[in-house]
Amino acid sequence: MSNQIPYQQKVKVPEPTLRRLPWYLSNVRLMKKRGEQYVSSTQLSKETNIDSSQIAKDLSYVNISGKTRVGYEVDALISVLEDFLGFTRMHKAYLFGVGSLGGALIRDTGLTHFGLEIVGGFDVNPKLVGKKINGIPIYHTDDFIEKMKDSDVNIGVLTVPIEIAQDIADYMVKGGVQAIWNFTPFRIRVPENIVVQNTSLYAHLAVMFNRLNFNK
Ligand SMILES: NC(=O)c1ccc[n+]([C@@H]2O[C@H](COP(=O)([O-])OP(=O)(O)OC[C@H]3O[C@@H](n4cnc5c(N)ncnc54)[C@H](O)[C@@H]3O)[C@@H](O)[C@H]2O)c1
Repeated sequence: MSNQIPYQQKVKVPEPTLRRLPWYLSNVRLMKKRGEQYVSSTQLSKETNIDSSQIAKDLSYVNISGKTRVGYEVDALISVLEDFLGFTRMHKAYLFGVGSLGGALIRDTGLTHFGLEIVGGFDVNPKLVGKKINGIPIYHTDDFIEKMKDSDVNIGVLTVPIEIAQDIADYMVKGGVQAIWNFTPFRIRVPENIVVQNTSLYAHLAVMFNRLNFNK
């Protein structure tokens, strides 16, 4: 039933729930590895340290029902979560800025387990252009618009120096990307219909340092 509207598009799921669901998925996958067949929200609560009523509420957005006492069937929960989160459909992306961070993201095979496949990188460094990293080709930035014409890529990953973040974001949009995963600290401005996800490892680091000092 390929023309059916995915469940997640019918209900606007709160962002915190969307951030917790992949976490549940990783833990349920771990339980499967341990050979468990059923998982309850109480068990998941122990693994994730999230309140079991919160877990039950989060899972109520997902089209699955648990059995009294035993909980959710592990295999079913994994496949429903993967499907709901869009991890079963591979989303293709181009990455701009194959430097220290961009290169690491291109090398990260784990992204495909979460539905993201980086199919090409763009850079201006002659030492990189024309090379491949883990089989993924690196093109010159100037070739992007042409490459977009015969591709099914709709996501751009932004790992360029902060000074050119906005220019490259504009360029990605011009080429036709519909979503930008922005790792630069620059708050890029895009047209309303473009999805932007800002991600910073350092923001989490600041929280850790602050809590560390607090515990002293
Ligand atoms: N969100 C995070 O947690 C996080 C972590 C590390 C870095 N960053 C950010 O990511 C960005 C990259 O950081 P880095 O340490 O990898 O820097 P880097 O200097 O190692 O890499 C930047 C790359 O961009 C390339 N580049 C320059 N102009 C370009 C263009 N016009 N088109 C395409 N590529 C171009 C460079 O050649 C280089 O390969 C910075 O904005 C940095 O602040 C964010």
